[in-house]
Amino acid sequence: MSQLLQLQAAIHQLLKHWQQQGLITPLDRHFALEMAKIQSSKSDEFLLFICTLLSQQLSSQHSCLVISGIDLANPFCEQQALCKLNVDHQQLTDSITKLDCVGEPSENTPMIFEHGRLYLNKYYHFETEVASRLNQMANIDLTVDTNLLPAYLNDLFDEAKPASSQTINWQKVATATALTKALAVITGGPGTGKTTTVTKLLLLLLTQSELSIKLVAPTGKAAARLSESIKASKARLFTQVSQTGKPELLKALKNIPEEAATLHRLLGVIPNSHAFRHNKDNPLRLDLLVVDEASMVDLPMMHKLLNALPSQTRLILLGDQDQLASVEAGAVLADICSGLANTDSSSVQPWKMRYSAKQADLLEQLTGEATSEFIHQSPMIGDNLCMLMHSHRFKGDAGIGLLASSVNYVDIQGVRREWQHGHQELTWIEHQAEGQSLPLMQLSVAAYSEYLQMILDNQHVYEQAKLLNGEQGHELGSVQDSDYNSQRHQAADIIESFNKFRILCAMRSGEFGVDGINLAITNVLKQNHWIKPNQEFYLGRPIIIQSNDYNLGLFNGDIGLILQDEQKPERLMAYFVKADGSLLKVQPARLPHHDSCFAMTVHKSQGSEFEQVAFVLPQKPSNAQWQLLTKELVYTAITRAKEHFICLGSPYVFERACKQVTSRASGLALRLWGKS
Ligand SMILES: Nc1ncnc2c1ncn2[C@@H]1O[C@H](COP(=O)(O)OP(=O)(O)OP(=O)(O)O)[C@@H](O)[C@H]1O
Repeated sequence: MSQLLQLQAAIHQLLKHWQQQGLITPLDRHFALEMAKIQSSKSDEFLLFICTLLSQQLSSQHSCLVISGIDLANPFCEQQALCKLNVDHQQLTDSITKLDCVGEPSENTPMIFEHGRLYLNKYYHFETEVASRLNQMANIDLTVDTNLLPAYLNDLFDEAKPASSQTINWQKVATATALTKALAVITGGPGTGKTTTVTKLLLLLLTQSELSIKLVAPTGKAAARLSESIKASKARLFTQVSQTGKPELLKALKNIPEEAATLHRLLGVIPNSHAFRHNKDNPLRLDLLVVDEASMVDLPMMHKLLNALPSQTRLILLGDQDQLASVEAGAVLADICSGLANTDSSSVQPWKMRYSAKQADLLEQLTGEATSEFIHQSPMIGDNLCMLMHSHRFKGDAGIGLLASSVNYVDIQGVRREWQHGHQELTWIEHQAEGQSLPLMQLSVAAYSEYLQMILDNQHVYEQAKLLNGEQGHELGSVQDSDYNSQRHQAADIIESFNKFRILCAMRSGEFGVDGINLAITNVLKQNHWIKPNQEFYLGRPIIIQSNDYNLGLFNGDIGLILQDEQKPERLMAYFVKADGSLLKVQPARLPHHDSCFAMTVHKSQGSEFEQVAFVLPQKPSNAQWQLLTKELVYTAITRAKEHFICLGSPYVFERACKQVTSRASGLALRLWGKS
């Protein structure tokens, strides 16, 4: 088989070289070597090559290796190709399928080949089982009362109908969709009303029957936001529902659950195991599950979740399909939505709903909205989807919304227009020729000074209380009983203040990556006497947790602050606000793997929002960094900002990133939508 490949050195040497170059990970190399052992042909160059390439794809969050996508002249995208293939894609496919460790779907081989894609056996089963469960749930029609529901839907939605009522009220249609189907997927950008819609949906369902409902999100932060949004949405609905004079609606409104949990908590974590307590053999007990921020759910997690759902459970997925996909393999939400891509190039709408005639008719009966123009001959799972496209958060000429939408539609002229327009909400900072950006540092010091001032205030109050107690001859510990408690800022308030602003970096390493910016901000804050970073855990240090510690209840991505202990102010503790709003206090020495968090990656910021965001692009991206600078990354960074978006970069890097649209190799879209 070796004649298939043209190698400039021995394959084992090349594997080492690619790993040193950062083109493959140690795991990719290890995987290939282990596979070769199974095949008991340690020296088979082709096997090592194909296994390394497949593993590299999985490390890059693809679910499989698409054979037709391999660059035969330079499969590892080297600057100078040390490895080439001497065959065309068909011959390559034939060679792959002849390998002993590659089999057909029915075979129990380490790798599976199907439809031009090579999978690791495990991922093949994740993908096919997720597709099959989603398809099965999508086909479950629920009985609805077409006499009763239209009036309720009018009660809840007609007030919110846009003034130009020519436009379809998609929130109303989305609610009707979820009333009629066991699986409903409601997607849309920030502020398009996903939570408002789902709250109204739950309200209507609870008027019909009692249901066990659970709300979840992939991270603690996202779960806390979902909980807050549902509470706010219920409060807004209260007046509207009261005015209907229908007590059953008011009663149902009160019964809508407000607490959201993380997916891990719902499924029941087993310490030191990838398995969960709830699975196929021990399914969850619930009637309806709402999953927010579904774009963050990766393929293995979606597999575990669907496995743990009882057959009759309703599932509602909420999310923004345009955001960065999950940190691990797969882009499940984007694949689910992919069939709605508008193929009509004359249309400005990137998406178009796709209904069966039967579903369009039912939706029209329930909502009075003209959905028949979206009838499609092969709707596939289109009957279960609804996309909300109008943002109620970023109205009219709001810069953040306009910039986000230009980026999302890869409208580079639009991107330039919004930056040049002079929107108050947008600030551009050009990279200086050398060194850290002074304007970014000044701006960050100003933004972080609010929470740091609260910490200094607390220290002052404590010193005063100590003095007073000293004068009165009390023990130091008795400051707890003095005015100290009423005068100091609460830890939760300080954390809330810290969370108003965040620096989001496109990269992890380098001068303009998370590491470099954290260091620079720490130095500047120290010079300005806001912090004294002379010990590891200093007062005011923000911490981001980098691994899960189930015993402590701290999870990857949790963010907290080092503060004076509220009970014993003479010592420092790490404080975190959990998904349910409760405060968690941990001894710093016990913290799992963590970093400072004045700056964090855009990836880690998913599911969070901040009043102000400063987005930092690298100055001169390396080849490897360019791969990570994508439209989805920029869009996600912009949409984390509620009031002010600042970008440090160069127009060239910003625009080139916007033009790089991510696509993750997967067969899920094909399994859900067939050939469109
Ligand atoms: N139909 C509507 N008319 C007017 N305002 C609306 C409408 N729907 C939602 N809003 C308002 O828009 C804001 C965002 O709504 P909501 O939180 O439901 O959106 P979302 O898509 O869940 O947002 P996020 O992306 O933050 O999760 C809220 O203030 C809400 O009151």
